[in-house]
Amino acid sequence: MRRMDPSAVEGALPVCAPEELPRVLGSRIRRALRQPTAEIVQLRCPVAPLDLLAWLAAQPEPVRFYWADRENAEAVAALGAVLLHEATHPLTREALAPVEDRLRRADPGVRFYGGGRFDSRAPVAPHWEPFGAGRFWLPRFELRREANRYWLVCNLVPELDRERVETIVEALRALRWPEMPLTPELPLPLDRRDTPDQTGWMRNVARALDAFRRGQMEKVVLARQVQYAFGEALDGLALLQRLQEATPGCFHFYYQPEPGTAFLGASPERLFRRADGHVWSEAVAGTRPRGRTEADDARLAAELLQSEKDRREQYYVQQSIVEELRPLCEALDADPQLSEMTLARGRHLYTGIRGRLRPNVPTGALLEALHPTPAVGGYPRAAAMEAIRTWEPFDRGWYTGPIGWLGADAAEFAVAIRCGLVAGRHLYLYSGAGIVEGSVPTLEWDEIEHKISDFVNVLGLELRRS
Ligand SMILES: C=C(O[C@@H]1C=C(C(=O)O)C=C[C@H]1O)C(=O)O
Ligand SMILES: [Mg+2]
Repeated sequence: MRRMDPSAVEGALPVCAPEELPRVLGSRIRRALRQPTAEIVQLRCPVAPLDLLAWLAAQPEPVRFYWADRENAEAVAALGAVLLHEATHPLTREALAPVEDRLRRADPGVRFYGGGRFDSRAPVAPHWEPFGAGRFWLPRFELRREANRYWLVCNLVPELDRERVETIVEALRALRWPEMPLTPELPLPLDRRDTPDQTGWMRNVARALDAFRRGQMEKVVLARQVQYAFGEALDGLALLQRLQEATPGCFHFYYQPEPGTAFLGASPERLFRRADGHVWSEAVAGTRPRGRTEADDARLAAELLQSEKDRREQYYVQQSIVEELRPLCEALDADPQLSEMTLARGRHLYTGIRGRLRPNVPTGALLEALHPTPAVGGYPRAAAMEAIRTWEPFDRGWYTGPIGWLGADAAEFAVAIRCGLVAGRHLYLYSGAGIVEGSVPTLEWDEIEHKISDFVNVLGLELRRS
């Protein structure tokens, strides 16, 4: 049993035991729906600490979402979708306006979770169909960890839920409260397929270098898909659990729109966070591995910080974020010095950017301005998008899209990189590399190989590679 002692939690709240929840929360649900006070009502009940992923895995509900922020200060496991907002061009101010209108009239603390495709104009591969172009939804139940406190959250939409009170209480009764964390066993893959293969990759990088010479573009992020086939269905939550243990300091996310299909990842990169009238973003680009020894690690850090080619990759990102945010901010500044972001197995160049937002800037406007940054698209944006659409021989789906949540006056989105799509017996891994003048095709191939290596390691895949 790995339940923590609730009394160890600072300022311990009286928690509600699982068997008490249907009665305690059930009567609050009935009362709230008799006299709705907001367009979306949120009820919360403190519960004893437990493992969020194990909780999510134990539920009968097939629509599942998980999010843990980079500091691991808060995490949420969410079930179902009471409201679902789907958009064909999901990442604009207009597309998100209906969601933001509802949030303004909702109880404080209400969040919509969601994300979208990298490119809503690109053709959709069958394995990405269950995800849609972009969607934001209000879950029925959420298990939230905030600091060291755990809450069961129930969201109600009185206009819809008044007619189905007993169904909601029944769903509450059906929640399971596992006492053990997950102990994942992952199968080994039988087969690996690369799209593009090495020849196709060399051709794409050569095309990019040629476009730079012709002055059509300055940076493009080209990606690859690595598809693994297994002898049995892969358990996405088990995979995420292992990945999360191996990748501290990352955003962890999981979205399962239907049984057997899940998009998950461990991204180091924040698209933006907003809170208290401010916005925080960052330029992350340029890559080296961590060293095996301290001296080796210091050498790689210095090499990255001094690399003109990697600095160029990163500079486009920084410039473009500053340019895009400026009209939305009263004050804006970027770190004066380039620094590095160190991860368990890799490192990137990093510049923090923060601004004080003008009044009434909606979160949709921030998404529209920032996505896609040249960390995943390129510079100039339109030319890079066109190149990616034409040259990449696979569908990126939600890879390199934004993923996260928004509330009435706060939001956080990660850039969905270092991620994979589980579809039955298949796992599709995605990763890309910023191509600029000076890029060497084989080194960029290797850089992507390194970026997928967290997945490769947790799956023990390298044992089977031919
Ligand atoms: C595009 C990805 O990562 C981006 C590309 C990087 C690079 O080329 O050096 C580094 C970090 C990210 O900005 C990815 O991981 O798929
Ligand atoms: Mg790079």
